[in-house]
Amino acid sequence: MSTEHASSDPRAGDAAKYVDPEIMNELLSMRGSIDNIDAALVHLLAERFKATQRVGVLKAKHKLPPADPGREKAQIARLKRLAADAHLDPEFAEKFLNFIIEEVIRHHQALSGDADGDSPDAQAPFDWASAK
Ligand SMILES: O=C(O)C(=O)C[C@]1(C(=O)O)C=C[C@@H](O)C=C1
Repeated sequence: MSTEHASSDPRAGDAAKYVDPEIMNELLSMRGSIDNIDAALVHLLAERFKATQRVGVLKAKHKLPPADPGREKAQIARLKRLAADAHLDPEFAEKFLNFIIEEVIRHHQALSGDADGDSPDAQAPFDWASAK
């Protein structure tokens, strides 16, 4: 690929400055796949948070605790088995799930401030802007 192409391609990054054009083409193709996978991850996570938002509303409405350690233990064991089968580091899979669940619990806790869970706010999608 030409240098002028590299500078206009969002996949090129800094590598365009020091990578041979032939290798750059290969790198760009791989980065195209990475971009597609990252987009899929964002959409999957958005769907997961929509589902956990509904769980949070239900928990707040029925005064259930935000966290369920027994459920988490089973999820982590299952995910670690799946990770090992898929040749993904099981410890990484555990850290990743814990990171997500921690955020979900924060959302549940925010919702439980509205204990009856049936105000318009509790039904609305999580307000990321005012959450941090
Ligand atoms: O299943 C639940 O009870 C949830 O609240 C969802 C979830 C999760 O994100 O998977 C989050 C917190 C709980 O401790 C367990 C699981």
